[in-house]
Amino acid sequence: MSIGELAFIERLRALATHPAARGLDDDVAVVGDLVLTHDTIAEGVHYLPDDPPASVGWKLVTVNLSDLAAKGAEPVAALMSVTISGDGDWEDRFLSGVAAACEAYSLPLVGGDTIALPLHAPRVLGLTAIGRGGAHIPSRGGGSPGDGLWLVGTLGDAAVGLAALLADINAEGPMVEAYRRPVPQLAAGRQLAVHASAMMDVSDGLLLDASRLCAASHCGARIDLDSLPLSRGFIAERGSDRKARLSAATAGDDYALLAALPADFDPAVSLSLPSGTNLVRIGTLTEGKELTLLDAMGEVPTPEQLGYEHHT
Ligand SMILES: Nc1ncnc2c1ncn2[C@@H]1O[C@H](COP(=O)(O)OP(=O)(O)O)[C@@H](O)[C@H]1O
Ligand SMILES: Cc1ncc(C[n+]2csc(CCOP(=O)(O)OP(=O)(O)O)c2C)c(N)n1
Ligand SMILES: [Mg+2]
Repeated sequence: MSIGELAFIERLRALATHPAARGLDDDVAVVGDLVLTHDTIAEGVHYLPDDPPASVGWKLVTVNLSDLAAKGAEPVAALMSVTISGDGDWEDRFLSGVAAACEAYSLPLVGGDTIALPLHAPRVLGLTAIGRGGAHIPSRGGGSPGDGLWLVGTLGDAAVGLAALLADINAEGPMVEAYRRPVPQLAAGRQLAVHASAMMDVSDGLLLDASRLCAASHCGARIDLDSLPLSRGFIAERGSDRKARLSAATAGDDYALLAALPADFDPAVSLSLPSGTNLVRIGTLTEGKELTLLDAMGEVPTPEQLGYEHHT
């Protein structure tokens, strides 16, 4: 988030005083048992103009489903907002990606809005995802010192994929797929939400998002860099030394889940997550408000930039 965005959201807080808004401190709004979220993606900002249009449609749906996953909510319905700027073939292929993601995650598209922009204007695409929460819809703010910090997914893959595409527009492979086609962790989120004292998705970079969970929970955290889940593809590209781990921890576009769980609860033992789910403990919530990083060599200076920041 940029300074401008932060200042604007500060002003919005004066408007969004209804309890459903959760103080604008959460990933979602909660109206009764309905969980509501809206995220926008823009050409050149969240995806590349040359990305396959179907992958842009997939990304629009799944970045929003990732917010539902972080609250343990079941997808119920979606409303979509689309700008069209004179390329019907692009739009057809975009819609096929939207349809594929809606089908994959049982999210019926039930409405939205379309506006025409001048020819070739950069597209801005929005989606409201509505979900149904379970008995406990975790916020970012319920964590306490001693809770274990757990992560579902891997870190840094999408950033490696984006870097590959910026170097070579024809790059392909699993890292490029991670950038273009995020996978929302809905099944893991549903199971973790029952037990989580706090949960959120990691879209801006682990350290930045963890610092938000900590601030909302009035805690600090200790994170063990050596425990961070790195994929084989990430390690092949960047290695797994301290520098590589710090880059994975601050990259963004991961759409992983970050959960605070009671100290004595081990989800790897107590839950039956879908096979292939990558779940690891990465640290602990602490008293105070410091974010402390460690690895086998000792304490690691916290980087100045904790995650992805927009520049306006
Ligand atoms: N234009 C807006 N109108 C109302 N609420 C907004 C608007 N933009 C952002 N928010 C709210 O501000 C908070 C922070 O938004 P954002 O930075 O986009 O968070 P996230 O990373 O969860 O998408 C969220 O609660 C979001 O719902
Ligand atoms: C072309 C391109 N450049 C840079 C990025 C990296 N990036 C853009 S936005 C973002 C973070 C998430 O976006 P934001 O608008 O902050 O979403 P929100 O926090 O509202 O979910 C990241 C890592 C990207 N995905 N694509
Ligand atoms: Mg947002």
